[in-house]
Amino acid sequence: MNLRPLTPCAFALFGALGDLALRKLFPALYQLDRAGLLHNETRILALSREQREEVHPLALIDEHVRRHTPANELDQSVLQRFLNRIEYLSLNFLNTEDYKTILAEHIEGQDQLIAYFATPAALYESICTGLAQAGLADQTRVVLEKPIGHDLASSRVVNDAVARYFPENRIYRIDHYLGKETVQNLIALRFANSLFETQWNHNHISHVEITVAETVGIEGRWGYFDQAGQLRDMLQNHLLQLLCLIAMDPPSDLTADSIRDEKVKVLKALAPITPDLLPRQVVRGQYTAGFAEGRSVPGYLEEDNANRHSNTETFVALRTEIRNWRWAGVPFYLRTGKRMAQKLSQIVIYFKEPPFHIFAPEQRALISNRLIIRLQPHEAISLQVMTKEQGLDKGMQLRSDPLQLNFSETYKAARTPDAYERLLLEVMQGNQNLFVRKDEIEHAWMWCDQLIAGWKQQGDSPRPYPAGSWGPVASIALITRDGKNWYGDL
Ligand SMILES: NC(=O)C1=CN([C@@H]2O[C@H](COP(=O)(O)OP(=O)(O)OC[C@H]3O[C@@H](n4cnc5c(N)ncnc54)[C@H](OP(=O)(O)O)[C@@H]3O)[C@@H](O)[C@H]2O)C=CC1
Ligand SMILES: O=C1O[C@H](COP(=O)(O)O)[C@@H](O)[C@H](O)[C@H]1O
Repeated sequence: MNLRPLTPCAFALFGALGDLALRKLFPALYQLDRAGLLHNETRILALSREQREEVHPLALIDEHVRRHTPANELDQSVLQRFLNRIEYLSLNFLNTEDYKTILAEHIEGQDQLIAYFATPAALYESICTGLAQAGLADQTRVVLEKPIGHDLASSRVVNDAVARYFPENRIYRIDHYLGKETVQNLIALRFANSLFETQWNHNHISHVEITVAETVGIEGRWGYFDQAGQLRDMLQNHLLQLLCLIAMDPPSDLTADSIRDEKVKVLKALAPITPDLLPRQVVRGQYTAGFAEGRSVPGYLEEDNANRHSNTETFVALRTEIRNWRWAGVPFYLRTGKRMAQKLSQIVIYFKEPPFHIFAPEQRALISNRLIIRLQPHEAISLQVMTKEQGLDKGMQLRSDPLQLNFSETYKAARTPDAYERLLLEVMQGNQNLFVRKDEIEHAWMWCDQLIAGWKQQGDSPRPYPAGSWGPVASIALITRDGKNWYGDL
């Protein structure tokens, strides 16, 4: 593994007893410890509002690490070593004057502080102020969770507040999709294989499809989700990041800014979807009661604490284009939804048909190569190629066969690290490649804001779709109108 030597740090986790910290961050830190990637002197400061009487915070962290770690990866001695690193501190993040007394003394002697904000973004400014007042800002890298704001204006408020204390090269904005192994693989696939790169443009590619389908609903997060909706929760960040990695030009090197510069160019070139284009190019949906993973589930409006009249979308599908030399005229179809038929994150690149047909007319509909990149689950890359049916009776009868690379088969012995493990490691190493720069966030919001404004202007209501389906029928029409189908839905 290509890892820099470990350096010790103090890792301050703000919001340490929240859902994200307990379910994802502590288990990820445990895995880094198990892999020998935490320096002996690295300390973890678990910060939360109050001392809970019922369960000691360390017992809670212990319980969650055990619950979210596969049994064969639980090593009692590592777990004990990991827990020994953790110190729980009770702090109200809004009381900025308390940081000096409560936090500063626990960081003494450490050159490097990593401050992870696993809290609502409304608290980021207070936390930054508190760190600065305690004299800790100069030695700190800050990690910001999504969402950063709910539109361009509010994201600027958050980003500007953080920027008052920290330079951009010490701000790590999380998009956990960038930490997924298969998402990082997009860079290798595209730029380490000249085979693909020479074909990667409008001359050879007919269209691109990006699907991120979830089977989960809103998992008790009504308060957050109903204010956000699927466009803000998933498309503004994860899907647009995938689109950027697929569509960007080759960066001149692998440094964070070279990669981010190329991603920003894609975001800037996204064709605006103005209100007049909304009816043809965008479909919003909201799930009704149905089935998910073999059990019956309530509709969005019947979820706990639901407002029965909510217009928030749990599904969005859209067609867009990238206005540049490489992608002129190539449609990109994006869709994402909750409570869909299957958990599936997948990118499909459709190559054009050969320029001249020598095969029988009835065979021609078959002829087009597809590159299918399955991000999760069952990570795989498959290139559909045309072959001849075997047999004397077959003549020149064509069929489509996969050249398949199945990652779980290929790397049988290796475990796939969770995205947060990779991202935490990168922060500790001071590498910003897998984090989102301020201007990326802003261009993504700018593009999404006009969609949201258009919906508002037109009083658009989401279309119902039953839980366990592939979304509203209109999302199928969105792509069939162009003579295409969503891959694998039929
Ligand atoms: N949960 C998830 O799966 C995901 C979360 N995120 C983002 O991560 C962040 C955290 O989310 P999540 O863990 O779900 O949220 P939670 O509400 O579960 O956790 C937030 C934590 O912050 C604490 N907190 C809030 N206000 C204060 C304060 N003034 N002083 C001290 N502690 C405070 C809360 O304490 P208390 O319980 O006492 O209020 C709680 O422990 C959010 O920005 C979210 O958008 C992003 C992607 C996925
Ligand atoms: O950021 C988020 O992502 C999850 C989906 O993540 P995945 O790694 O399970 O694909 C989504 O459920 C959640 O609503 C959203 O906030």
